[in-house]
Amino acid sequence: VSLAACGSGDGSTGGGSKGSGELSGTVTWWDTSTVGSEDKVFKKLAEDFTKKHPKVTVKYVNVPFGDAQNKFKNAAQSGSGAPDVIRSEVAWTPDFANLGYLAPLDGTAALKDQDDFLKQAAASTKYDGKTYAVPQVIDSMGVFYNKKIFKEAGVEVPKTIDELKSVSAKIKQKTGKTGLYLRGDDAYWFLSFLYGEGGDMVNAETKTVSIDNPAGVKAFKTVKDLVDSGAAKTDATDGWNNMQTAFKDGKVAMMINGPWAVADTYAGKEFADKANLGIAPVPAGSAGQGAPQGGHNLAVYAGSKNLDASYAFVEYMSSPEVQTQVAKELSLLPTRSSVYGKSDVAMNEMITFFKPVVDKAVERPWIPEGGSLFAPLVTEYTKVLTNQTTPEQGAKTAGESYRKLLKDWK
Ligand SMILES: C[C@H]1O[C@H](O[C@H]2[C@H](O)[C@@H](O)[C@@H](O[C@H]3[C@H](O)[C@@H](O)[C@@H](O[C@H]4[C@H](O)[C@@H](O)[C@@H](O)O[C@@H]4CO)O[C@@H]3CO)O[C@@H]2CO)[C@H](O)[C@H](O)[C@@H]1N[C@H]1C[C@@H](CO)[C@H](O)[C@@H](O)[C@@H]1O
Repeated sequence: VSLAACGSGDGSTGGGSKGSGELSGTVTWWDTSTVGSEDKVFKKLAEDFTKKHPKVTVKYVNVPFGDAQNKFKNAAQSGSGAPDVIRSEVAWTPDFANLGYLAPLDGTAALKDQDDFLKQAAASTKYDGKTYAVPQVIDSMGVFYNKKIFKEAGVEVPKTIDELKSVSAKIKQKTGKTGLYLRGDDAYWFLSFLYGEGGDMVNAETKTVSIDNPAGVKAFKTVKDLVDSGAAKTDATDGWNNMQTAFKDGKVAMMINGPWAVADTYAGKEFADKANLGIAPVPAGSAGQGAPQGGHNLAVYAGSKNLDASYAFVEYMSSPEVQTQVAKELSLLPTRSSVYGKSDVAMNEMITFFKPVVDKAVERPWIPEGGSLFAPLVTEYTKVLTNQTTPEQGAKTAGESYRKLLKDWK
């Protein structure tokens, strides 16, 4: 019986293993992690896969987060240039799965100890009764603050929007610095204020658009007031760099951000002493408190010529050992419950802070259109923050865009 006849039966041809158990060929992985702080750790881990499977070559390719989703869709659609494995953001996964671009993983070597995955992390990997990815990291948002500035101003961490304003006023008065950097070019930074007013973008249960209801209008008013009152500063463009620079240089006392910002933030002069970085829940609004759930999965391209090695790669990259290493080196949150018990992880202050935050993070609807809700929202969010439209009009326009996108939703 020739080896080919023992093929893994998944129709993989060329380059892949021939079911002889010994994996071989190339696995190209598109990683979207941040260059300069996260990428080197993921690249090293990916290449270490070859230690376990000497005949497999991992081709690590870093693709910027903002480009990867459409780049993958274009490559998958044209049938050329798509990677074997993609780091698929939680909202991209149902989109890719719906388009048929991902290999279902049920019954393959990609899925090991599925019960060990946090339920809320696994949720975004499920679509139409099948599993299309493996959860890699889960995240949410909190208030990062500069303890030195807080001490100098004699203030405590704000728990509510009102306290955020009074604390920022005191920081300004005592130190001349602005309290909060509020990212203005990414609507993800609007969500905790939306949840704080008891609002949300949509209600997927009742198929209702809710961004333009009174809670949505109130949330737009809240963020506008933070900027108009001087409690927060913002930019209409280049928000990530402006936010990180302002906070790392000690120009602002607080920013709202997530675990993916920790490694880069520690590189800032203000946080050479890591103990100077404080972390706290996002402030509560008038009707509640909450931060969004985000994160990334690892998915296998349906057209991969090397499915067996890709399944094994995905399982390895989401294994307890690799997740422990990533948590230790980058303070990113594991998606496996068992990893939180490891001493390296349990001692990490950022992880012990974010785990309960992630446990109660507001889950978003894992529908194909979920990710597409951000582009129309950010247009209005930025315009409200820069006085180019009113909270009422911004909410209304966002709602209209959503109803065009979500046919037959109320
Ligand atoms: C607009 C986008 O809206 C949504 O994205 C939401 C997202 O759904 C939210 O969850 C949230 O993501 C968190 C994320 O969970 C959190 O982990 C972190 O990620 C870190 C990594 O941790 C870090 O390692 C590194 O990678 O860097 C990552 C990023 O920092 O922070 C993210 C928030 O930044 O917020 C996103 C919105 O930003 C859509 O999904 C699209 O992405 C859409 N962009 C498309 C737009 C197309 C043209 O219109 C263009 O042609 C297309 O190519 C673009 O894709």
